[in-house]
Amino acid sequence: MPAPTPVDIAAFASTQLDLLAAELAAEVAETSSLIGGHAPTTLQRAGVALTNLVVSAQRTGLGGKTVLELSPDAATARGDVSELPEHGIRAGDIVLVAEQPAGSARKREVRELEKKGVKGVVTKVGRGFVGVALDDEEKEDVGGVFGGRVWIVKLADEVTYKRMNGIMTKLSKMSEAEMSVFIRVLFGQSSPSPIASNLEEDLEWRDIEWVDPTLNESQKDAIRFALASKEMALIHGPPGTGKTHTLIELILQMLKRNLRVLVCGPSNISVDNIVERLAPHKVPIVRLGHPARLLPSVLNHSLDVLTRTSEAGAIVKDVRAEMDAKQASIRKTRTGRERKAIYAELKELRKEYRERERRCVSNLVGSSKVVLATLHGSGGFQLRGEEFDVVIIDEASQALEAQCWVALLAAKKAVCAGDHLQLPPTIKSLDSSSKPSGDSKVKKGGVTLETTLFDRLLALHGPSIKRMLTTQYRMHEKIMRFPSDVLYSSKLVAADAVKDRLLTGLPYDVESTEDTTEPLVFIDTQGGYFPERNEEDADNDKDSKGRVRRSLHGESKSNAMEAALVRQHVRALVEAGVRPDDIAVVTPYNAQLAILAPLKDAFPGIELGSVDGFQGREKEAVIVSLVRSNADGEVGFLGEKRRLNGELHHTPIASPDFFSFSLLFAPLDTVAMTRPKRSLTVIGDSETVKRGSAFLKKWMEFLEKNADLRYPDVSSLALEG
Ligand SMILES: Nc1ncnc2c1ncn2[C@@H]1O[C@H](COP(=O)(O)OP(=O)(O)OP(=O)(O)O)[C@@H](O)[C@H]1O
Repeated sequence: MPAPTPVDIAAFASTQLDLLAAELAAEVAETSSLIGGHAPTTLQRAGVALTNLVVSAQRTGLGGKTVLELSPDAATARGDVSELPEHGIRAGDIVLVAEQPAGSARKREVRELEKKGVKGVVTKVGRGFVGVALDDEEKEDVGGVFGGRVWIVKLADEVTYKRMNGIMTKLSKMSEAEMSVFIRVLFGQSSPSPIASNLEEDLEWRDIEWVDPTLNESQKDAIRFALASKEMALIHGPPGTGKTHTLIELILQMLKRNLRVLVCGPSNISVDNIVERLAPHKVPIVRLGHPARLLPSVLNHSLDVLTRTSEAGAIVKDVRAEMDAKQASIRKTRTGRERKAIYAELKELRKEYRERERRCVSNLVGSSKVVLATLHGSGGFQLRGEEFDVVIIDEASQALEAQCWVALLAAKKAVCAGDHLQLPPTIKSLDSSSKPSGDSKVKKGGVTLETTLFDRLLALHGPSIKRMLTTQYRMHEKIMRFPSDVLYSSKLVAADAVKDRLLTGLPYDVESTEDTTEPLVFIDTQGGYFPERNEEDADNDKDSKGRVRRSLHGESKSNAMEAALVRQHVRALVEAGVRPDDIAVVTPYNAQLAILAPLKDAFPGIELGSVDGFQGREKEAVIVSLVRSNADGEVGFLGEKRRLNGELHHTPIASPDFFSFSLLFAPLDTVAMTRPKRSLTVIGDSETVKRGSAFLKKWMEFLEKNADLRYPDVSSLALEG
């Protein structure tokens, strides 16, 4: 392997700083234009706000924070008072809680709104309430917030950027002496230290005592490689190949070797997934992070909870009790003055609480061999000064590189696991220099924020720094074939246990029908009977003067006939006995999702989603509605990429070797294609979709040849309404 071309670290960091600034600006601008330009009710419909709420409870949350519980205001609620309307606010979102503006006050500056409200993190979302942990204690007693009607609206998350900026600045100023071999290797200034080429025959690595001896060869190989590598190792885990399974064994093996490990991922869910699977092994672990954002099953390992329940935590307890009593007494106050006095006392108590908590935290963290946190969280005060032998980054291909560095600087070696052919991180900043097409990402010296650490290291050092997991334990062989051939050089092998399992093999009664005994179905709607519809006309939001605003759905497309086909197919599956919660319907268009929404009432438990694959990773049966169909063969996929970038949760893959990926369907393909276990049904117009890209053409041709090909009976759809 030739020596890598060294990267100038200061230049790298400065490029990252520029790119991050552009990205933050784009995010703030997007949020501002959304909030400033639309009425609260429109924002609610778009899923980014909740209106007409009142504070139904207030208490001290973990970390000493004030948590408000917000519920629908009975005075204004239509229908069921106890339930919130459909919304897209999720635990972990940064929101503003503020007095609800009058209906007529439409044009608002976000900064102005922020002054009037309080920022917080959504802690919990129930059917009838949303919990928000307030960030800014100084402003707790904002006029109106506690008494009157409030609304919440999602904001840009600036905190994450600040931390990445801090780390990049630190990197840019690093002196030669401060740079470890590890850092040099990551920038190609040194080559990775050589290791034996045949580890399975090498004395040191041959006879590893596996905690799970059923690991397959590619998994064992990856673990040996990650253990033996001195500075870094990449583990490429395509969907369902047991990437997490492998990481768990790797962590346990590292513990056996007495190494101190920091385990990180870009999202809380990625980290919790590991905590949940590590916990049964009874190793002492600590999970950092806002308890509000952690899975309930993980809370026992959460630093905040340990701080309360461990012996060391006893010193924190009494202050907390006192704070709780004070919080409770706020509701009974009559005057603003009384309230103010209580807030002043609370502030003092909180200070005390934090101080004690800090002491306790450093004891707990300092004595832990395995610490888990999000990449962002690993930069928190709790880990200041802590050093680790290894940092393991899961889902590294979904993280911004700057974010990875938050964790990397705490370690001497890195193991990154991910799948660079899956969804890349979300990027919003567009390059203004490329206008009018304006659709390329902000780029500096050939780098965009989409270039992940995983990509960069592969390009820098070549495939010898990577091991790939090749046996997949999820998909029927027929469902796996296309993604394996086009994405993974045909290297995937379906495990015996899954390669021919069908819906009829589910652990409950499913009747044998043509739908339940066929893993891959393509319902081809070609012929022009199922035209798409442009939603812009249907979903315009008019301002007070009747001028048309930009629709929140953009120019989203829908296809009512296709939706009827989806319904028909779901019905057929459910009638055969498949449970709705084993079925997911996926489509790239929000407008199509809106049309499909009634399926939730008809088949409670069914999952409807855009291509954001995070709701649930795998499903027994997945139905994909491709929507696009027009008589004149107008495709416009490529022309739409900007709009779609806004509409989709994830931007397309830009990996250079990925020539054939359609910009529209990259996320849809990789997520939708690899989620189903026993049944994948694709519904679309092959004629139209084929014109989208070489990749889509290949996919359509594959389906025509290999799937159970069906042409819909138009007359039967009348019944579906
Ligand atoms: N060696 C193995 N033998 C049997 N089953 C395995 C093996 N490795 C993994 N599995 C199973 O495969 C499934 C997928 O594993 P895991 O969740 O670790 O995969 P993953 O690649 O992390 O998944 P994802 O695609 O969601 O990232 C699990 O049900 C796991 O139990």
